[in-house]
Amino acid sequence: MARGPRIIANLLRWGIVTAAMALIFLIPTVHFSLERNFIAGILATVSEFDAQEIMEKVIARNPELWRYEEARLAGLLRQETLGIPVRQAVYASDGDLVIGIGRYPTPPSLSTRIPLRDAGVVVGSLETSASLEPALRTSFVIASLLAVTGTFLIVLFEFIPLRRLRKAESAVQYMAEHDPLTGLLNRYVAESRFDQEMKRADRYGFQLALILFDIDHFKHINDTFGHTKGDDVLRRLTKAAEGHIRSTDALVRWGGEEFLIISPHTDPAMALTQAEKLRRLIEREDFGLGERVTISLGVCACEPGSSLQSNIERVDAALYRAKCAGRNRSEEADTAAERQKSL
Ligand SMILES: Nc1nc2c(ncn2[C@@H]2O[C@H](COP(=O)(O)OP(=O)(O)OP(=O)(O)O)[C@@H](O)[C@H]2O)c(=O)[nH]1
Repeated sequence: MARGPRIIANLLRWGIVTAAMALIFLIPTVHFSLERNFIAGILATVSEFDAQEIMEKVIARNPELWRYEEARLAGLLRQETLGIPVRQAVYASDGDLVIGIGRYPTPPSLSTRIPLRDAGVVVGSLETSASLEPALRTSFVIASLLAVTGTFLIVLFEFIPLRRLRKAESAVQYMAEHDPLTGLLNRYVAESRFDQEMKRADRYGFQLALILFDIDHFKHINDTFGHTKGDDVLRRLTKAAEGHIRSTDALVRWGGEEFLIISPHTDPAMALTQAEKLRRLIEREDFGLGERVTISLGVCACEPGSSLQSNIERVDAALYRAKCAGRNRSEEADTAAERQKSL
């Protein structure tokens, strides 16, 4: 993802996380302070202190919260309420008047004491406590929603680009290892593939062979039918060769119209047979040109511990001989002994 949108996404995400945290602490506080202000507001409208009048106003506004009526109807005296947890109460200065009782809200709770004044003189106090539970529940619901939104954003801005990056990485790796026209392995991968097969062949004592083949007069095909048709020939030839090789063989586009087969468990006689079969197959294949397409091939058995480079030189020399001998044929590379003799 580009730098700009990533910064915006990060700011957004952290903003949401911070808001969620802040709400957990803020909502209960705001909730309590609203309730306190509501009570204080009612008291401020009373010119002369009258506990009953005040509480009736309070009850009218908030019957759920205030239980004064219950206490009054029950005719409870202060002494009788002493053992009962007091939720809110207004005491006259003589301390005799109980005007409200109720169950204390289950903790955690916040409480406050508001002084009651008569002509500026404090004559009693109103004590109120607010349960944090509803406020906490609200803040947890909001915080959870924000957390879910934050997680969604993380998935959106982090996970999806990461997946795209992985896809892009594997696409780049594929491009680095394959030829774009035919989809075959390219010559850079051939080196490591050859080394692996050579090590295996040395360790388990089997033979490894190379077959290098090249389309005959391919320039003529391009010149006569056009480059696009030439590309089509390369693709069709690839398909035919892929159907011919064994699953353990590796088919590589070695150069323009040159292909290499790395063939494990193959001795020189088998390699020559394999090459001849492929040659005949291509010779019979219809490439839609109205004329035959043929290939020339060189084969070689790789000597133990030898490098790809040295074997390519040998098999290339064999292919060159096949071309010189008239094309559409297979030639075997010289063995080390034969090369020694010719020197
Ligand atoms: N269409 C097409 N042509 C390519 C590609 N790569 C190489 N060539 C062509 O392959 C031709 C190879 O020509 P030469 O090296 O003269 O070989 P040739 O004509 O096949 O002759 P011999 O190999 O001697 O039989 C050239 O014309 C290249 O332009 C490709 O990817 N697509």
